[in-house]
Amino acid sequence: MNPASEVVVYANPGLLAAACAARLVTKLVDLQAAKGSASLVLTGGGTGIAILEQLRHSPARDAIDWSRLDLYWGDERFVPSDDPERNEKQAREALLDHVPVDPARVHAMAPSDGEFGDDPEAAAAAYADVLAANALPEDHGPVPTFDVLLLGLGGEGHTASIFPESPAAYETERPVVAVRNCPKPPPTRVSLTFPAIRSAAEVWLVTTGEAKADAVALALSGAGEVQLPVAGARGRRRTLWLLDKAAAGKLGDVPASPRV
Ligand SMILES: O=C1O[C@H](COP(=O)(O)O)[C@@H](O)[C@H](O)[C@H]1O
Repeated sequence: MNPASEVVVYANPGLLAAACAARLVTKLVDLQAAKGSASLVLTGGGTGIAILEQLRHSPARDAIDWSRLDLYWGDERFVPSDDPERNEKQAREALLDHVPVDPARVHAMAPSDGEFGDDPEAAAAAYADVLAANALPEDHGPVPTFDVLLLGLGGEGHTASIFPESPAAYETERPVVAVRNCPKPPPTRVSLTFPAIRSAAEVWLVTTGEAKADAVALALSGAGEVQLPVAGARGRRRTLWLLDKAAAGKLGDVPASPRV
């Protein structure tokens, strides 16, 4: 059985981003001290990128050994590599271009003008191969046990690029799928699925704003994952929700939640 979700509410989006960046530093440094390296799955979206910007400006970021960090993405907008909508491009500009990552350990999903051309199914299959190549025997499957997997969410309940009632929301086998006809632009994407997300040791769901409050409250009160995909996002050891006050606005009193 998965442990219960933990919820932490911050006073505003800036504080949430700064606190999440600080958590990441502590977590990644501890992991590297304990086992040599760490893995982190990045999310797109406003909150996810704000966290990376905070990390870039934090002096503590130098405590992370960036060369011993594997980076993956939870989803990608299937657009050309220089398209500003691309999650990888945004993450590079916010952080990755400013820290000494090992390029061989930055595992981006292919763009629509990359080696697989305009074929998101091929890009998804190739990313599944990347995951399988990085899985260890102790992972017992074709996906690495990601140490931390960051996810955002949409007001309608999507997470990564798993949209409500879409084929990706029903996927139980493949770790990565192409996603077409997304209700939120751009319409074509590549996404991890529930099996891949749930292979993470820790899933951290990060979001801000009143527009997310209904989805947050429904997810935490047991909504179905096909109708509300974010409800299906959980880690093997920990599922941590990091919210600002507005996103937590419909939760009522969350017991034992530190409020900053
Ligand atoms: O399109 C996407 O949106 C979600 C949420 O983004 P936000 O800006 O509303 O916070 C994000 O989690 C996902 O990675 C991204 O591709």
